[in-house]
Amino acid sequence: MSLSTNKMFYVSWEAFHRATKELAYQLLGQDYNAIVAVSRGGLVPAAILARELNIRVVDSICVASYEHDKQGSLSILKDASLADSDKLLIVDDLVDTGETAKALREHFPKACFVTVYAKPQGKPLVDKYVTDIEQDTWIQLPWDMELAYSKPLAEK
Ligand SMILES: O=P(O)(O)OC[C@H]1O[C@H](OP(=O)(O)OP(=O)(O)O)[C@H](O)[C@@H]1O
Ligand SMILES: Nc1nc2[nH]cnc2c(=O)[nH]1
Ligand SMILES: [Mg+2]
Repeated sequence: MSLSTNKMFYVSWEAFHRATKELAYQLLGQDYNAIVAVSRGGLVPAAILARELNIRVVDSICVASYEHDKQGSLSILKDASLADSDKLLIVDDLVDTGETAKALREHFPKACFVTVYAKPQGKPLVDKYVTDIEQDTWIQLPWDMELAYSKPLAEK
């Protein structure tokens, strides 16, 4: 999905925090002891999950995707130092086409892969997520937005 769509789903900081806490509730009591955040989008939910689940070992994997490549290839710029394990949570903000999730699942086959938002194409690749978003909708995340003046309806 590219930003060329005009269907938008705007997410405030509060809404993102609330949805990520809902994800934490779903994971509570499941004995995960470490988190790998998928940078950059996964860094914010990873911090919230680490706090809520009292997980103190937090690592990152830094990736970049190349959209001009029709295979949707993913390059690992920096790997995590934590080994794959069934007690490891891999955290990203969202899954869209599923290309990022597919590559990460191959990289961490035993770990649990979670996101806050999921679109239909990527959904089968995620172990847990909170909110369904339509495939043709662009999710505008709070760190990509700023407050702005809005004209009164009568003046529009
Ligand atoms: O399911 P996919 O189609 O692979 O898309 C999902 C990925 O896209 C976004 O990251 P992006 O590559 O935009 O980079 P960023 O996290 O550094 O902002 C998002 O954070 C996911 O990691
Ligand atoms: N912010 C944002 N990044 C994405 N990367 C892939 N899909 C999306 C999306 O819907 N929103
Ligand atoms: Mg990302």
